[in-house]
Amino acid sequence: MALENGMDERTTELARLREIIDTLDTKILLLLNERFEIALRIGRLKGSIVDPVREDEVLSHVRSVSNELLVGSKFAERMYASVLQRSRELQSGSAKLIGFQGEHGAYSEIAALKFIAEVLRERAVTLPFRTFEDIIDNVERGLIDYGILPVQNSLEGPIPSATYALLESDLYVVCEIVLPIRHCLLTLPETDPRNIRFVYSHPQALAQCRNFLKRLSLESVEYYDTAGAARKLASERMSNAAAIGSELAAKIYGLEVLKESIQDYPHNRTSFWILSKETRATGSKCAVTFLLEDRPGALLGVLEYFKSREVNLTRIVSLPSRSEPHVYRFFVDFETERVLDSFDVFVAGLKAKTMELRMLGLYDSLVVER
Ligand SMILES: O=C(O)C(=O)C[C@]1(C(=O)O)C=C[C@@H](O)C=C1
Repeated sequence: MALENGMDERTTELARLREIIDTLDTKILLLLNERFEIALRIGRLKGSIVDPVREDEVLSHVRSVSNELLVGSKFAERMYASVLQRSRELQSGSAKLIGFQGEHGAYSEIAALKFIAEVLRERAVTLPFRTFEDIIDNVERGLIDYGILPVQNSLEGPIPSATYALLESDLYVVCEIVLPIRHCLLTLPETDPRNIRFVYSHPQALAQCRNFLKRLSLESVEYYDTAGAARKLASERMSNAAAIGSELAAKIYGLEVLKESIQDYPHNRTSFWILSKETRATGSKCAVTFLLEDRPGALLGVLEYFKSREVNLTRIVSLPSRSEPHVYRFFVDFETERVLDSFDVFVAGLKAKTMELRMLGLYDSLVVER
């Protein structure tokens, strides 16, 4: 009996330690991934790829920080020789780089992956950035090829910070991705659902699942990012908590999807814009922005102009101009089908009815079903 108990204890301990190893391997690979992302960005900054002097520095650094008793300097050097080789391979490849805001597993990244698979159809890598402005700055400087920004959510409306960031840039909209937002309740694989008390996520995701959380008496904890909440849950092994995030975040951080599609409104969609330095010559939709004179009927005149040419508006949003008080800037998206043959004439006519008209871009829209 005592022997059997001893075996049980050993088996339990073995399983526990192996679980820790799995978690550590996930962390190591995520960190390696991050290192390769930085190497890709460095690749765009410098001319020739191989830098033997820097490689010597890297190798001597890893030798000096490796614990001689465990990792050992020889092992560290061998391992990093492979890492450097992979860095060089990636840098000399021709993959396009697409910046998104947030952490891996963010809905923006899912939209970017749809763009790659269904529109771009070539090798491309998604890179995380902290802010919309960082993305725009990197596209403008040619350090990445595209950026993706959320512009509108079907439940919450326009996302002004992204719109202003685009307005202050020299970039163009080249594609729209409309993505269904399916929030999932994510937990550690070992979590007993009965022990969950707290749910971490971005305030907007928590708000979109309010009724679900209330029904189960779960306490919301706000976090800056949905994917970041998933990563926190995984790295801190929080067994009394869950996160709201995407299925992709579950896959990346080794979490389990306890329940899918937990948002209160099933038709939650976000539209994302893909931005580029190059404008497209054609597209089924067009985005423009303009100011209007402060007089009665100014907006009506513009709407009548669209109506008279049977041009369908797909979005009209007004936001404070920011440069002057009480002045509003309009953001209008329209279908180009009716005016494609005389597009420049149509835009010139619109320009005459507005002030400071700016073309934000011609684009096609990809509506993702699942
Ligand atoms: O630091 C650089 O210049 C890089 O390109 C990065 C890196 C690396 O992965 O550390 C990759 C290839 C170079 O030969 C040297 C270093």
